[in-house]
Amino acid sequence: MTGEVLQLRGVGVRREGATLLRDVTWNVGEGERWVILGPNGAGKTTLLQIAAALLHPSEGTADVLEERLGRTDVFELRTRIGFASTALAEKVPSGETVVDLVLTASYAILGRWQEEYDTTDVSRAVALLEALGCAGLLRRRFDTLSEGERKRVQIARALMPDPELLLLDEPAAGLDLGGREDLVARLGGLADDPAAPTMVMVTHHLEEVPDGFTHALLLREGEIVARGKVDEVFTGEHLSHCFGLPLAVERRDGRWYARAAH
Ligand SMILES: Nc1ncnc2c1ncn2[C@@H]1O[C@H](COP(=O)(O)OP(=O)(O)OP(=O)(O)O)[C@@H](O)[C@H]1O
Repeated sequence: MTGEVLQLRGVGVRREGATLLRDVTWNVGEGERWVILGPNGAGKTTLLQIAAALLHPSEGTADVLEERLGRTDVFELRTRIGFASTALAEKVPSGETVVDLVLTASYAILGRWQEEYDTTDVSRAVALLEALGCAGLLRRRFDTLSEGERKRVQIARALMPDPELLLLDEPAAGLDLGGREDLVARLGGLADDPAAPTMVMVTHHLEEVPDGFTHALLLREGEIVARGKVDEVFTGEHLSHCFGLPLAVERRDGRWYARAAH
């Protein structure tokens, strides 16, 4: 690879007369850890769907893992991408166990049927679940887990096929404070691991950005407000523009905080 995991040029997305994204030009290099931040309806999930090869741009070009969307077999491409999102979690068949949910990711399917898994796959699934603090949940049914447990299992599933790109759509949404802090710390650990894939995470909250994330892209009404290294992007000026209110921004012990400025 040339080092570009994502290369978007003038990307626009239109749906039923509405402009969801406009003129998005964005590069993600190998090993970078990006956060996409913006208010409700800014286009964050739409942008992540392009990165996941689930959506084609209406305008411009998008190269994902050096494959041009529209000219490549997206089914093949998707096997190289790990994607954790609530939308996917809602499709898990009832009764599916945690370990099966992670194992089936090797085949990019949901719901165990008659696949034969070798012991290497089983060991990998167990190791990923252990690394995410889910060792005690292997035999539990996914639909009986708490929201925090579900989020961690989804990340283990997304990592199972050893993806080159890991996409996380609002991984901390719906978690209580303890659950959020636990997840943010684990994502920080993943960000620090040189063997971990290139990562892109979507969030509304600056407080959810783990230490170790290197780059950020701010979206507002489908357009980029700022993009680049976190220190340059997470300023009061950029975030105030992005969220449409005066904000003061602070960094403490590697974490970021925003509050209304008076
Ligand atoms: N099929 C569609 N037709 C028209 N508008 C759409 C369609 N799908 C999404 N939108 C609109 O596009 C905008 C961007 O949606 P998107 O889900 O990407 O935003 P988001 O930043 O992820 O929002 P949130 O933070 O609320 O999840 C929203 O205003 C949404 O209502």
